[in-house]
Amino acid sequence: MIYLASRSPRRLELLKQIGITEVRLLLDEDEGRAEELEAIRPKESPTNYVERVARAKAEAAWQRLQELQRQDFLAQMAGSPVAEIAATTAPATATAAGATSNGTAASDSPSATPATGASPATRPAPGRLPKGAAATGRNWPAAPLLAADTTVAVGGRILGKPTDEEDARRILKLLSGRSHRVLSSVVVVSPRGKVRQRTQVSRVRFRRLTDEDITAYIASGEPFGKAGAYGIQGLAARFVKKIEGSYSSIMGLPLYETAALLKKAAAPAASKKKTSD
Ligand SMILES: Cc1cn([C@H]2C[C@H](O)[C@@H](COP(=O)(O)OP(=O)(O)OP(=O)(O)O)O2)c(=O)[nH]c1=O
Repeated sequence: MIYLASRSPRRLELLKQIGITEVRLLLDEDEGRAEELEAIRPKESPTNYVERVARAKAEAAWQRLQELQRQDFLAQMAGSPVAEIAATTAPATATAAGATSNGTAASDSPSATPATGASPATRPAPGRLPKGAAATGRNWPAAPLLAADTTVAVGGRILGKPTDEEDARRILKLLSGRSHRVLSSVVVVSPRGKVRQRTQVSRVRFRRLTDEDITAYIASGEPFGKAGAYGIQGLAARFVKKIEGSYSSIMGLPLYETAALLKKAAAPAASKKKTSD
């Protein structure tokens, strides 16, 4: 079982493709917050952008999960002395580490710190759970959490989701007859709070698009909600002359990297010693 911090139906579909069918969605009800964190910062490179956003999605979701698990645990322990101790324990903060990458390079850092042993600023202060007691209840079991972000770039220019038809037209004109990059960054937080991230970069070449192509494509509605205003898995396949990289990554989730990260996050305690998780 994994927690998925994503509204993207493509990501859910892609996870199923690699046999991950037990998926629990962990969504932020405040969509405005997502928009805020997806805003491009001045001088931010496409790689920095996609990695920052993926990490921010994962960290926000992990904090929500921690709180849900804590509440769940308290509800189950209601009335017991354990509940009193746990009630004074602040939720921990996921620690992002080793969160850099380029191309398909892995960015796992063996020095990453589990959230439960975090820095003084994030360490649960007044109380600790008794040894052996997991701060999770039946309803929110311990499981890896996954978040991702996909963006399209032409040179250093980041092309996000189109805001309206005019924006979609502008983006598609930019992509017409040239190559662009699609960057997908995936973040997996282990049940103990260790953050691992990988970023995959693909190159896509579009044929030259006529005004009619663009108008018809926009009318199909497909550009909306997608980075770069297109979906390779849909009608835009007609525009794609060549890809170098990973098809699943262009669609929104690099499956090779995702499978590797999930394997690490689920590694049993014995092998965890070697990887410091
Ligand atoms: C380039 C490309 C992007 N996309 C999609 C994948 C992503 O869903 C979307 C990029 O937006 P994201 O912000 O990465 O994801 P999202 O907003 O859809 O979902 P969430 O933030 O909740 O995880 O673009 C395609 O479906 N096909 C494509 O060919």
